[in-house]
Amino acid sequence: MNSKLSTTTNEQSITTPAELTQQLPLAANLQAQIAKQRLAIQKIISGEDKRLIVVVGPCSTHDSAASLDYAQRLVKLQEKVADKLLLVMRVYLEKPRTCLGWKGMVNDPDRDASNNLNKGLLVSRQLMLQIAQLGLPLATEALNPFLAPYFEDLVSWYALGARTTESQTHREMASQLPGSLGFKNGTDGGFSVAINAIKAAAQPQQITRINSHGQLVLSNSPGNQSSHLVLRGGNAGPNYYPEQVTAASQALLKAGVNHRVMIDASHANCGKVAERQQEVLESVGQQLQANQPILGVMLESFLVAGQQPLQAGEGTYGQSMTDPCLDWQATSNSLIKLAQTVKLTAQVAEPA
Ligand SMILES: O=C[C@H](O)[C@H](O)COP(=O)(O)O
Ligand SMILES: C=C(OP(=O)(O)O)C(=O)O
Repeated sequence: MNSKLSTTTNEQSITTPAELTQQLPLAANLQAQIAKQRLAIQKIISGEDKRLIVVVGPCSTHDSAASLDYAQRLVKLQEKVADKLLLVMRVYLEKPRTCLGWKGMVNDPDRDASNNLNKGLLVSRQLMLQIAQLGLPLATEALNPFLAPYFEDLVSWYALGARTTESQTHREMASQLPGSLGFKNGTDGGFSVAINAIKAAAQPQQITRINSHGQLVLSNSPGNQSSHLVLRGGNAGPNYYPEQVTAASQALLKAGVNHRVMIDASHANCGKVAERQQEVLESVGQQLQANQPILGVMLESFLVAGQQPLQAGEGTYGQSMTDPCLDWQATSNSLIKLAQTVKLTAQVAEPA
């Protein structure tokens, strides 16, 4: 073993958020659209709007053409279910890894470990702009606080992931993100970390962050109060069953935060068997009929079912290179069915 500590070498300069947004600006009409979409999501989270939020799309984004193809289908589906569901497309540019692995399109757009971050930032922002132009609201996982400023004018809903919900750095970042926040339970299944995160992110605080010119600054965050828990299952198995939803909701209520939850049909709730997401949605539909406190669902879905190995080449068009996904037809069928279970006039029962 080399006993010497290594030193950092080979530094590269990265385009700043200001430079990238100057190159790929957000038009005024899209700014207005995104402001409206953020408000619509906030109203569902607060219960003012009785529709369901559906965060849906590929586990990770790797191919802009296939993502746009998917987005176009989502736009048509949104028209069919507009009175019951608000579809928000997963545009996940970064992947958190359990240990190590491909870290997503923004970090390694060519998927060959060349880690061309400047190219990743460019193609990622280009793709987000194109999807926004189709009229869809965007969801992403806020993972690397240094990268959030490159996309924060575009995102309407953020996930804080199972591997980072407990992190103070991420809670600080969340307190100044402009979209609504979904905090996942931890990978061990425990949701107290997410409850603490919801409370922490809601508070204005002094944080260190990178500004639009790439400088490290100390700033005051406003606090973000539009947030909720996402139940994604854990090491011991799923946590979407009615008694588990009730228990989580009671704990949230006791903590004085939003007691309604989003159910992630994927991850440990489907045991990474993508087709089982349909069973989770069936259960959500039944729970909605029984007035369970559910505000939304998350689904990992792409054009083609399953997953393929990560590769630098094109691979199978429209198939995930990370977690397995539900195919388009099954996604569309399940969401149309789910829409029929949403009760727009339901008084959501508060847990006893
Ligand atoms: O959603 C994707 C994965 O579940 C997450 O990035 C963890 O992946 P890994 O366990 O393969 O590293
Ligand atoms: C990584 C993800 O989820 P989780 O944090 O629940 O593992 C994801 O949704 O891509």
